[in-house]
Amino acid sequence: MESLEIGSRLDACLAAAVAADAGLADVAKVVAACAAAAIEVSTVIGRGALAGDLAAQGEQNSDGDVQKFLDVFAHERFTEALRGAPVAEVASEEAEGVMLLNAGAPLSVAIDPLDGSSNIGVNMAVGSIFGIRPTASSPENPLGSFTGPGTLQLAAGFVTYGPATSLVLTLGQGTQTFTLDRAEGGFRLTHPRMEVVASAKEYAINASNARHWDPPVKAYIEDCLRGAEGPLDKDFNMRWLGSLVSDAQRVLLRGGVFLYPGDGRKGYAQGRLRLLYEAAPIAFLMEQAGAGAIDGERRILDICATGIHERVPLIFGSADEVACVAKYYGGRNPAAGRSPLFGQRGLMRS
Ligand SMILES: O=P(O)(O)OC[C@H]1O[C@](O)(COP(=O)(O)O)[C@@H](O)[C@@H]1O
Ligand SMILES: [Mg+2]
Ligand SMILES: [Mg+2]
Repeated sequence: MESLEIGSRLDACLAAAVAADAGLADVAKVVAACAAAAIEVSTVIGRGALAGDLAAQGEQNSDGDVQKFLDVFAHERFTEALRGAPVAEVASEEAEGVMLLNAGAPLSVAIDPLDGSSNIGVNMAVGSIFGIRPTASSPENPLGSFTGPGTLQLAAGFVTYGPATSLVLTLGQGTQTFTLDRAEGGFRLTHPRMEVVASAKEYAINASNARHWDPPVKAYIEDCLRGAEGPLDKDFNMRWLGSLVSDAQRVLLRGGVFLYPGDGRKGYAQGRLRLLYEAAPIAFLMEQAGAGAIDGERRILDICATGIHERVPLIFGSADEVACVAKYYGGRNPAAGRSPLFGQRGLMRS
């Protein structure tokens, strides 16, 4: 796909990928189904309040979050589109158990149909995330399609419904971005080869949880806040959009690091983000763009889920910045040897 011209239609790009590797034929159909569902969701989001109360509250989902109208609408559009593709099973944030679609189909999909739910109804960016895996369940192992490591993913993508609607995609050969041409109702290639800069000066974290963070995260953010006067030797900017896909989109385009660590709040020992349909697809896209994704100590793509809604601490972004955070987790941070500064009572230190 990297060799395709900017402006090429998504279907032409998928056809070219299949021509180069016939093994991608089913994957391409699933990506096309996700793209079709995303266009339907984008149309509704684009109408805003004219489409009704998109934030209207309904039932609780598997994670205890109250579902909003748009969460349910997106879940229905995506699962309906996937029913028409070679998909056997779907693990969705908005369904308690694995959904069985087409028995015997070769592929299975983990989806977060609507990411960034707190942004619904306030005209801010939200998204959808998907990871495509080979079907591997059996009567003895009913979750088998989803319990392998993220390295088994054949493709992954996320859609951002922002000022523009874009689809960031990997089929395992680099990361590309397509932008929705609203006039013709289809995606076109706009970024054939995403490359995340190795080093940057921007971090994203929900700082309202600072008092609950573990020592490595406290130490890292404290050193970011010290800026050029601290051990990291540079001034940082901070951004937090409340929507993983939007933060990921920014990191892909201009670098930086995103952190949703585990913390001391009840139920947050593994953070907030889900391994199968948030962390693993984002990690695949990041790695394919030269960036990194870890849980602090382990590469996200090596982690196996034991349940479909399992959470995982997630740190991703520019390779050097992720490596730097890993040093804090390993006790090898730049300040560790400089006890007078590191030992000071700091902004984040109690
Ligand atoms: O409200 P918090 O704790 O800052 O969490 C924000 C994070 O939660 C999420 O909204 C979780 O995703 P969902 O909206 O799909 O549940 C992420 O998009 C975002 O990064
Ligand atoms: Mg989400
Ligand atoms: Mg969601």
